[in-house]
Amino acid sequence: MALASGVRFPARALLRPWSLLRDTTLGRSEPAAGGGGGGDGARLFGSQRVLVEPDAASGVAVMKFRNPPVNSLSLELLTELVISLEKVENDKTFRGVILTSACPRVFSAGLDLTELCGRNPAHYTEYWKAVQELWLRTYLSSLVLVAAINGACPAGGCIIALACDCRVLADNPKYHIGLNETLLGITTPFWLKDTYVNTIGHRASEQALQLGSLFPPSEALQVGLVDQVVPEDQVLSTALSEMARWLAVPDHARQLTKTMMRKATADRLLRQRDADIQNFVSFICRDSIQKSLQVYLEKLRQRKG
Ligand SMILES: CCC/C=C/C(=O)SCCNC(=O)CCNC(=O)[C@H](O)C(C)(C)COP(=O)([O-])OP(=O)([O-])OC[C@H]1O[C@@H](n2cnc3c(N)ncnc32)[C@H](O)[C@@H]1OP(=O)([O-])[O-]
Repeated sequence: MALASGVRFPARALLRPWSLLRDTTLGRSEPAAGGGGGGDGARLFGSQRVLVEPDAASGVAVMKFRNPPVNSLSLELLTELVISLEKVENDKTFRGVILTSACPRVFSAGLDLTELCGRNPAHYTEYWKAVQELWLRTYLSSLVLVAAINGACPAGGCIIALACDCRVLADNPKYHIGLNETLLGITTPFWLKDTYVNTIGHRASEQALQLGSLFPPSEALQVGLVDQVVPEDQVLSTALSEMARWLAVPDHARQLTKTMMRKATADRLLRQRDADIQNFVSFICRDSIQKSLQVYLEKLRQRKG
């Protein structure tokens, strides 16, 4: 399937992309988890790893990642996220999406390191295309996207949050956010660097990217990486209030303005997607990089418990 941004998607998702979704009809299926009342807001659809709670009345869908234990961005999760976003985007009932986690304490642990270690170039190519696709799909979305960050948000988690229009982070000192790639011995691609610069400025990005800084909530707010820090139990309600503020603006004017602000950054990647993939694949295939990633993954495993 060639998606809006021109990328071909993994063959296994392409055969029947909608088969990844349990219920492709809005407003059908099971009742909402947590009981939140009747009406359209209580209907769910989604896929194995992405739960979507649409509220047709308000035009907002809450999209929850559920890839336990830490919502690492496996190829499957990336694919399901893109498909779910596309589905909501194509349904004119919706004007906004809140992205959040269904896994306790973690928004997303970022790229799935098992996808980056010990695989072959064809796999890395497919995987990186999916990473690019998710970023393009979120960054260029005509919907209002609000990140309700209810857990740790390193690396790829931060990438998703950065692509949103607004970020609300839970006030828990353990919930760090940032691009820590250098600590794994890898580098951030130029288009994510650009997004960082667009969000927190050049000097702060230069420092944070080189140091692989992960910011606790108060510092993330101070540097402008998030827009609000609120008590954990208020993350979703605050995200909904933020959403209402953004949706109060006429869509066409807001969308044109968003495009005007983001197009140059996205175009830089769109112009050189293949080169970016080749770059990534040759980088990740290096013995030294594979070794660093394996050491990092092993440390993560040992840290456990
Ligand atoms: C190229 C440039 C762009 C982007 C790059 C990236 O995103 S690179 C990504 C950079 N990301 C990071 O640097 C974040 C690394 N992760 C963390 O810092 C922490 O896991 C946490 C703070 C997210 C959650 O803490 P917590 O105490 O709640 O959880 P826990 O730590 O006990 O882990 C539970 C299980 O999950 C496993 N696992 C964890 N992460 C990953 C992963 N990304 N992948 C795969 N697996 C992962 C972990 O090994 C363990 O597995 P086990 O032993 O059960 O088989």
